[in-house]
Amino acid sequence: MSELWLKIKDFLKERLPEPVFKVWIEPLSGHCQDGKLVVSVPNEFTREWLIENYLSLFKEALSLWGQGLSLAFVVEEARPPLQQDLPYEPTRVLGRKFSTRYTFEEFVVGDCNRLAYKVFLKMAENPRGHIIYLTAESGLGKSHLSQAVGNALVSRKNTFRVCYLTARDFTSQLVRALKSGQMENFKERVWRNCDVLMLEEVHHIPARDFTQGELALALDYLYEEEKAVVFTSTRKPHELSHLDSSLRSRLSAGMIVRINPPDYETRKNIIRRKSRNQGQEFPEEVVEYLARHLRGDIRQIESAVVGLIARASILRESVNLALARELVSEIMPPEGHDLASVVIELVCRNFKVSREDLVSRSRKKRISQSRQVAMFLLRKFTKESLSSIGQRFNRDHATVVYALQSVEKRLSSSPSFRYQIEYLEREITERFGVTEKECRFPKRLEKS
Ligand SMILES: Nc1ncnc2c1ncn2[C@@H]1O[C@H](COP(=O)(O)OP(=O)(O)OP(=O)(O)O)[C@@H](O)[C@H]1O
Repeated sequence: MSELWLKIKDFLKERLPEPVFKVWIEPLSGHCQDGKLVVSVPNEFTREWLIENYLSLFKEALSLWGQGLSLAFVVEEARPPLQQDLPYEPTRVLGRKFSTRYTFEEFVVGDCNRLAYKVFLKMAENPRGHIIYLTAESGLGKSHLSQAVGNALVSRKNTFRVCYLTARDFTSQLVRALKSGQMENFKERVWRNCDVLMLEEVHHIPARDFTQGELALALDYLYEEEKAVVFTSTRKPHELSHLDSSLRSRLSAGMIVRINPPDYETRKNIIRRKSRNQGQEFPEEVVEYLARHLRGDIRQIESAVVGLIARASILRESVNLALARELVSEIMPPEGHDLASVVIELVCRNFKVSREDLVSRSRKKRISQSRQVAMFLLRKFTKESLSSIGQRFNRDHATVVYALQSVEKRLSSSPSFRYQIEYLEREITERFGVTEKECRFPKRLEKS
């Protein structure tokens, strides 16, 4: 390789983001020939990409060290196709690299994620034939569990090959393969050569026919061959309305597993584990306080743990409740608002009504009874006055009083209704760590 080419590469390396350099520039070679710097590229698509995006940078480099030379990008003849697509190419993992932090041992198990954990653990023993669709809100462990399977498979003595991609990776590689006429190689690599395909964030599959069609074909092949497939998404298959129904049905061909937001006990265990990982054992009152107040995703818990340790170390204090309070007040939205909107959301979900229904003038039985329950729970769990609760639903204070009385009456006459309300109360208590004792109205109803 010519000295000039090495200089130019160094120049580009300094100016381009590392991943861009690694994918697009590092694999290239260059040499001088007949008054030209000839840069060999693997295919036409790369050539066009480089010209479109980095030509001026190449020219700038050439003006420094290669005055008088012109520039030519030449497509190599016999280069193994698509090798440059992937930043990592170890023998048994294609696509993205697994984080070594994401193991089964590091995954804290609780009621919210036990089923998913067991399903993935079983898959790691022998992936053959498993089709799993894992759904959860963001930051609740989808990638952690998927990569735990990947890590377990590659660390054992077996021959399983795993292809780990996001839906966006899949799409962009597919488009590249199509543009460069290398579809066969793409299929070889992603379908035929892998035993486990993990496709993350399938809600990002674009609403483009050909991508969906190719994915459907890939899945048919993989299912037929009893290979394992894992999909992850923040949405359930039936919610992916931009996808063709045939692809949706293929996505839901296997087991659909959900991870729920962590309950109070699991949050405590996660805080203990994450702080231990940072070499600290938090006092129990700090663990409980954080678990009660950090109700977002697990990323938020991780960042709070690290933030608390950093804060304590800067102030030369040990981790304590006062510091935890300070941190929580900075990162969490005001309590009342958050609690109220969750109460309303739970009521909507449970009684299958919308927020709009609740604030509407509708007197339909199902809607007005749901509205009454929302008022009852808000009164019980928040510090809001009767009139402020009324305002939430465009009603006055007297309507709220009536709602509270009606709910009380039904509670004593209908066991199934009581069961529903108790279920909602448990959900709120778990999510917020609010106990009966801490509620504004410990007894069923207090009038004001
Ligand atoms: N049960 C758990 N035990 C320990 N750590 C967890 C658990 N669940 C998630 N985490 C941690 O929380 C962080 C976020 O998890 P992860 O990236 O798997 O979420 P995700 O559901 O894939 O989110 P997104 O949809 O945003 O990609 C990671 O650092 C992960 O290790």
